[in-house]
Amino acid sequence: MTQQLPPLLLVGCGQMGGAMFDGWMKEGLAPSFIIDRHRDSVPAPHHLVRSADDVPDDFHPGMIVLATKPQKVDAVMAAIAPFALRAPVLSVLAGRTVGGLTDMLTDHLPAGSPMPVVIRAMPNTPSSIGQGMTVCYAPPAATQAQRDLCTRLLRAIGDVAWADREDQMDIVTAISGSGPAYVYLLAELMEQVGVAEGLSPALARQIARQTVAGAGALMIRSGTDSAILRHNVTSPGGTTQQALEVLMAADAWPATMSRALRAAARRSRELSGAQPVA
Ligand SMILES: NC(=O)c1ccc[n+]([C@@H]2O[C@H](COP(=O)([O-])OP(=O)(O)OC[C@H]3O[C@@H](n4cnc5c(N)ncnc54)[C@H](O)[C@@H]3O)[C@@H](O)[C@H]2O)c1
Ligand code: PRO
Repeated sequence: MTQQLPPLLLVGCGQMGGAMFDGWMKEGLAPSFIIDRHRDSVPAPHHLVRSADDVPDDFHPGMIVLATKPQKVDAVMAAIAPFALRAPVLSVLAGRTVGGLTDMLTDHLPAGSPMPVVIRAMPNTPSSIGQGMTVCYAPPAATQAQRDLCTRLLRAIGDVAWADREDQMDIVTAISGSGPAYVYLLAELMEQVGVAEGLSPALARQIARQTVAGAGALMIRSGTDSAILRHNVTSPGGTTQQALEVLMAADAWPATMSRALRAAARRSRELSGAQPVA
């Protein structure tokens, strides 16, 4: 394994932290500390600990990656605050703002300490196979070198883009952070209809999954606009047109997708902590 990526302090190694960790391990991550309360093990040369108190004082991560639930973040801030004076914090938490997270860290640092640097990223789970999409936002306090390090780390597990403004992270979360779930739902629903219409579960599963995967791969490999790819499938007067007339009715997918994405973005704003969260 070539160690191309700097050591990380990864706080929270569940669905998203674990997906990123899997992707980074495949790309040669330097020995890192993973803090997680529920995970059983991590492969060598990485170290699993239960709390930041178990991380050796002389460990100098290149980056602290924060991947606990937004509602649970308070519990880890005190313990990771000292490390935040050694390395920037890359938060993948939905909603939680740079300002809010910086204030939480600062509350646990001695008066007069330098201001910790927090950068936000919204990744998605295909990161585990190097096919992720991550959008980042850095405040003006972040240096170019810190931004470049984020780009390097995240490019190792997929595509990376930067948002100009922090408030854009809410709709980004709705589209690319949550987006894989919508695509999987599409596959689930196609599979269910196939079974309801008489296909065996195995055949319905095979055709739904490969159709979603193949359509996505063609979109990326061809670089063709999605609308043109859709037109290429749609014979005038044919079967696709019949389905699209149902799906594209103003009160069907256009309205539903708009409502769904706005609901997700609204929840992202709520999770900032500015308003009560469930
Ligand atoms: N799941 C996704 O697709 C996705 C995508 C983008 C961003 N996110 C963000 O990633 C974060 C994690 O989401 P998830 O889906 O991976 O949740 P998860 O519950 O699967 O993972 C959270 C992990 O944090 C660990 N944890 C909880 N409290 C801890 C503590 N005090 N110290 C150490 N570890 C602790 C848990 O054991 C768990 O493994 C969230 O903030 C979410 O908004 C998730
Ligand atoms: N998963 C997280 C959530 O559902 C954030 C984006 C994807 O809140």
